[in-house]
Amino acid sequence: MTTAQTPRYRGIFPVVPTPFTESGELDLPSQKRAVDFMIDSGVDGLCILANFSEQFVLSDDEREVLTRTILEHVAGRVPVIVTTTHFGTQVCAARSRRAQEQGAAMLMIMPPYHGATIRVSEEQVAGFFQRVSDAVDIPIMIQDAPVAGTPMSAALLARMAREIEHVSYFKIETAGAASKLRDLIALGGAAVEGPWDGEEAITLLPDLDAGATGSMTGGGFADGIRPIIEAHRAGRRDEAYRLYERWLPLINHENRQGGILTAKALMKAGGVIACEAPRHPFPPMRDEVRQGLLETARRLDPLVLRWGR
Ligand SMILES: N[C@@H](CC=O)C(=O)O
Repeated sequence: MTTAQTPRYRGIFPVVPTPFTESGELDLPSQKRAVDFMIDSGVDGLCILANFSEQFVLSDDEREVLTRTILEHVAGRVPVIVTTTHFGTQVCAARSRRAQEQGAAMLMIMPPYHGATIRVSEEQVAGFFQRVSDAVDIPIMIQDAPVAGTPMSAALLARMAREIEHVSYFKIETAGAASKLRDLIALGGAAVEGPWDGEEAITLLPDLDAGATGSMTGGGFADGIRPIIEAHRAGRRDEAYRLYERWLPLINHENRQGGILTAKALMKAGGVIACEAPRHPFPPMRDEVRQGLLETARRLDPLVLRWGR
C-alpha cells in the first residue's frame, strides 16, 4: 500500500497556461514552448486545463487537442496532471478515463458545481467522486477551491480519502488552508497521500509547516518557488523563510493583481510565447498591472524573462 511517507508525487506542479493567438485561436507552437520553459524552470510536474489555464473558455475538442499535444510533447519528461472537472458525473468520468488513456499521471477535479447556485449535498459529492474513481486507475486530486463555491469539510475530504480508492491527493486553496491541511492529515492519515496547496503559493510557508508535500502554483517562476519547498523539506527553515520573503512580492502580485493572466504576461515578456491575450470575454491585463508585474519580476531575475531571449 502507498503510504503518506512515500507519495508518488510531491514538489511543485505549476498550472500550464493556454496561449491563444490575437484572434483567439489555440497557439500550439507557443503552447509547446511554454511547456519546455516550465520544465527548464525546474518543475516536478505540470497541471493542464486548470482555471489558470482558462479551462472555462475551451471547447471539448480543444481540451482533447491540448491534452494530446501537451502529453505527446512532454513525452514523460515530467508527470502531467489533467483537470477533468465537470458537473455531470458521467461526463467527468469519461473525461477522466480519456485523460488516463492519453497518459495523464493524475486527475484534478473540483466538486460538481454550476453557476452561482446549483450545488449538491455532501453525499452526492462523495457519490460523484466514487463513480469517477471507479472509471479510472490513476490518482485523483480533489481541488478544494473557492471557485467551486462548494465548502467541503476536512472530515468529508478525509472520509473520501479513506473510502474511495483513487482519491488520494488534495489541493487546498480555501481560506485557512494550513489549518485545513492539518485537520485533513490528522483525520485521513495514510489515505491522504498528497496534502497539497495552491493559490499561486500565497500561503506556501504556513502550508509547508502544516505538512503540505506539494504545491500547485502559477506557471511563471518555478525557479523561484521550488527552492523554498526544497529548503523546507530538508529542514532548512530559515533559508526557506528567507527565500519566501524574497519571492513573496511576485507571488502576491500573481495572487492579488495579475491573476490568471500572470504566467502568460511573463512568458510573453520573456519571448516564451507569442501572445498573452486571454479569450473573450475575459478582459486583457491592464497596462498598469503588467508594468507592476514586470517591475516586480525584474528585481528577481526569473528564468522566464531570459528563457526566450
Ligand atoms: N490554481 C487554481 C486556481 C483556483 O481556482 C487553478 O488554476 O485551478
